[in-house]
Amino acid sequence: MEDQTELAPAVRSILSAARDRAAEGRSGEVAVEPRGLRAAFDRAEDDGRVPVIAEVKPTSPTTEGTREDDPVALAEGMVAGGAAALSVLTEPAHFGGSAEVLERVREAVDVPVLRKDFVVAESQLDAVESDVVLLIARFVGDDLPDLLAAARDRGFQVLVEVHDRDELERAVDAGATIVGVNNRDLAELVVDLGTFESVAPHVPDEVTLIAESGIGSPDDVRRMRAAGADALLVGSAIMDGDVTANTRELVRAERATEHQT
Ligand SMILES: O=C(O)c1ccccc1NCC(=O)[C@H](O)[C@H](O)COP(=O)(O)O
Repeated sequence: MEDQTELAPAVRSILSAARDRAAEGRSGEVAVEPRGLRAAFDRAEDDGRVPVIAEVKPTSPTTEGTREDDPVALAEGMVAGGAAALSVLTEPAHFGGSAEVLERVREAVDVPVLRKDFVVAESQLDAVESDVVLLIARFVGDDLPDLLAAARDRGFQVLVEVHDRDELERAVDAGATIVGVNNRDLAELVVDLGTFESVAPHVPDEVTLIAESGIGSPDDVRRMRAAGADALLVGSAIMDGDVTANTRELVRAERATEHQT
């Protein structure tokens, strides 16, 4: 793992909390029968929706306040708005998430659910079943191949998150087939959509490519799609207000008539 002093204080705190949770240990490995993420994206494309993973994100280090609504109702609203898949934060201390919430959301919807957390040790994989788990290349370092294998052994699909070309190379070398390029720099918590644009051309064609963070408008959606995104992961912009309307606006971004309004 990289030198922690390069990370924003909030991110250092997130990682320290993740290591504490990893040390708590779990009883028994989960065995997941996952809902296919690629198939969900294909279904969205087939009926003219931009594939969007809508994120249930009650709060975060870069958000003011906490959204207290029932996360299951929020998740159902996002699916009603056309989300191809959902992402649910399970990190409790900085994002207001929990494994229990993810379980309830996954029971309530029929789309794939990504578990959004900061996994740094194999034991964390057994906290809860989900269709997809996130591994952040920057945080897992040389453990990426082993964690990828451990997650797949349990049945998970794995989204490997990268922020630059070096991390992309490590992800591809480790055998990642779903890669997310995070526009949020976890050192300074600054968002720049140019990050995706600079990394995307180097992603092999066979990899499912997801643009993450900072996508706030239909223009942003079109920009990320033009740069090669198969799908988009959107949290804050959907959580801010009516989640169904917000999701709908983004998934319809490529419909000709929507451009004119
Ligand atoms: O969102 C944050 O404030 C944050 C801070 C520190 C580490 C990670 C953080 N976010 C994790 C994410 O990956 C985002 O929740 C996700 O990509 C959605 O981003 P956005 O649409 O910008 O809310």
